Amino acid sequence: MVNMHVKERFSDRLYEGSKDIWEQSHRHPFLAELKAGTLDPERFKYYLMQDYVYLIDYAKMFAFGSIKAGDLEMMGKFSALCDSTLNVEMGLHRQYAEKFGVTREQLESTEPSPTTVAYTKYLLDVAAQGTLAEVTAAVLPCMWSYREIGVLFTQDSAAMEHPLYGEWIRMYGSPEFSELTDWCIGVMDRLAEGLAEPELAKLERHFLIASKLEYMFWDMAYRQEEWPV
Ligand SMILES: Cc1ncc(C[n+]2csc(CCO)c2C)c(N)n1
Repeated sequence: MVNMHVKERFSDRLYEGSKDIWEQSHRHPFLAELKAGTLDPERFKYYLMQDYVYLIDYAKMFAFGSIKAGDLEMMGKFSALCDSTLNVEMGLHRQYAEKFGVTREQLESTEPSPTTVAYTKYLLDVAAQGTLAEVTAAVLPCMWSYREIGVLFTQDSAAMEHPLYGEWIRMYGSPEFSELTDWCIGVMDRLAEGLAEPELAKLERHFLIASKLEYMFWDMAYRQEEWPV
């Protein structure tokens, strides 16, 4: 018999290492209630406002990816991701904010909560100091975990048609968004090829920390976290 050795992709290793944390996010009351359509709109509004300021820094993260890209295709894709964050994703947040009576100025001047600061500053530190592989490992949980949520939630037609949360669910469950995520996973695998174990472990650490911060972001929104002093 031919020895069929199936090579494990680095992204499989990343996924395995963070699966538990992602599952805990899916079970978190914020997401469970969002899916059931029972989430208090005030909690969602808080999430949108924090997410808006989060996404400003997140878009910068893609801009750093573009700067660090080794070829024009990669450079173009990271700029496309930056554009889609600023215009598609943040565009939906602006629409939602209007429904909640929140102006664009209010959105942009939202004071980041402790958890938002922790997440965005962690990302930007990786962006400033890390390699392109590190930038990719740090941004990947954000895209990939939202794709999982989108795909999971769009299987529930009531959730997808919900008057308040349906649009949010349809965006993250869309094929376009899924393609972007697949592209990012592919980039991670390509960039990890040939790297020595200590480098791979460093990438895995970024992925794990970003996954934990994703969990913390849901929890922060549910609690409507404030600065203690
Ligand atoms: C805390 C937080 N984490 C992840 C996302 C999702 N997200 C951010 S950028 C991007 C890719 C292209 O826009 C995606 C899917 C979010 N909105 N907020």
